[in-house]
Amino acid sequence: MNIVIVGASGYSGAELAKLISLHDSLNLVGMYVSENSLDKDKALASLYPELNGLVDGILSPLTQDALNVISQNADAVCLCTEHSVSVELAPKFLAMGKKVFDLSGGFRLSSNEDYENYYGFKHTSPELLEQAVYGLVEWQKEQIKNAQLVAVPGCYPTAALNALKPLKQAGLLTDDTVIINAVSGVTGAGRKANVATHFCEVSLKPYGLFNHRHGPEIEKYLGHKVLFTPHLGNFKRGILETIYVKVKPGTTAKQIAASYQVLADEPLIRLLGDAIPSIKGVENSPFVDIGWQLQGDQLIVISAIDNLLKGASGQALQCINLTLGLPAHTGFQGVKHG
Ligand SMILES: NC(=O)C1=CN([C@@H]2O[C@H](COP(=O)(O)OP(=O)(O)OC[C@H]3O[C@@H](n4cnc5c(N)ncnc54)[C@H](OP(=O)(O)O)[C@@H]3O)[C@@H](O)[C@H]2O)C=CC1
Ligand SMILES: CC(=O)N[C@@H](CCC(=O)OP(=O)(O)O)C(=O)O
Repeated sequence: MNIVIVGASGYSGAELAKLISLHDSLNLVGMYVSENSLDKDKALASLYPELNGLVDGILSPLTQDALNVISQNADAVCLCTEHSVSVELAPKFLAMGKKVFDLSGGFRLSSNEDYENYYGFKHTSPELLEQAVYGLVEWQKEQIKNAQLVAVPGCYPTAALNALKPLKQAGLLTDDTVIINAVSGVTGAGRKANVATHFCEVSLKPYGLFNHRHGPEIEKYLGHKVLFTPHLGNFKRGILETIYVKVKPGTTAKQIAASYQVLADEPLIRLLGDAIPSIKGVENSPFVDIGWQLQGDQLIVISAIDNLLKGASGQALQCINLTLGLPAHTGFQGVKHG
């Protein structure tokens, strides 16, 4: 499959360029940035020296000529761009007959109203919201296989949904709101300079109280009320979520463990039981680590991922693999078959 990355100079784009370059069945045929980008015509490895010898390409401006080239040489386009940019670009590539894997939140929610409320813009292609398939790999394999437009899930929702869907599916949750406290490393905010993510300014701190866009995303794909509070932590990559769940009275530890068995054969999910996941355990790796402890009817679930791998580029690669008929974990170094 010939693949193009738009937004290749960003954190998720560069990570995806590396994964695609190392993959036996994928050719990276183009890496693009905006037309007037300060990084146009630079080698990606000049921005990320760790990619020297791994990714050779140059970052090209996304001009009309570039769109013509893409229409000729690509089978699929990965959009590692900001939400509103993805919403503008996806219809163009779909009209060319390309498969589109969008890492932004531009196609994850249901209606224009959601976009006005949580993203602050009017959706210009609301008809695509129904067509888009949510790329939560472990739960949507069949749908992803044939999708033309995949909405790759958000980083925080990936950690939360894999931790909570087994419990929901087993009918163990009460109607109480599930409380999710999450901490992310600073790469989660992207590469662009910003005072809030400046080295001297970052300090462990919550943000987005009651209105972060990942709250409705988690609720939509869990089918349950949540209260989601993200925090920015002073580390580079990784997400750790501590999730407070009221389970039905009388629920046993054995029932909780049994519910997680639905994920037991998934190569990128590691069920830790009563051991506690950490950022250190997942950074630079494509895994989701899930641990839990029960006391009475109060369950605490901890979920950890690398935001740029399972939370973005790694999950995008899993989706690409599925559309090629390959096992979802193909191309991740050192991951054993399930
Ligand atoms: N970082 C993370 O952990 C995660 C990010 N995401 C989502 O993935 C997307 C990318 O995130 P991230 O990698 O962090 O973002 P970055 O800010 O690091 O990178 C954005 C990229 O898009 C390029 N770009 C901006 N405008 C345009 C345009 N009009 N046309 C083409 N390229 C453009 C930028 O280059 P330039 O400005 O020089 O043109 C840059 O290459 C976002 O939607 C983000 O919300 C999802 C999950 C996790
Ligand atoms: C630390 C930080 O700022 N994180 C980002 C979320 C990561 C992300 O890019 O979210 P999407 O998956 O929805 O694109 C934020 O809270 O906006």
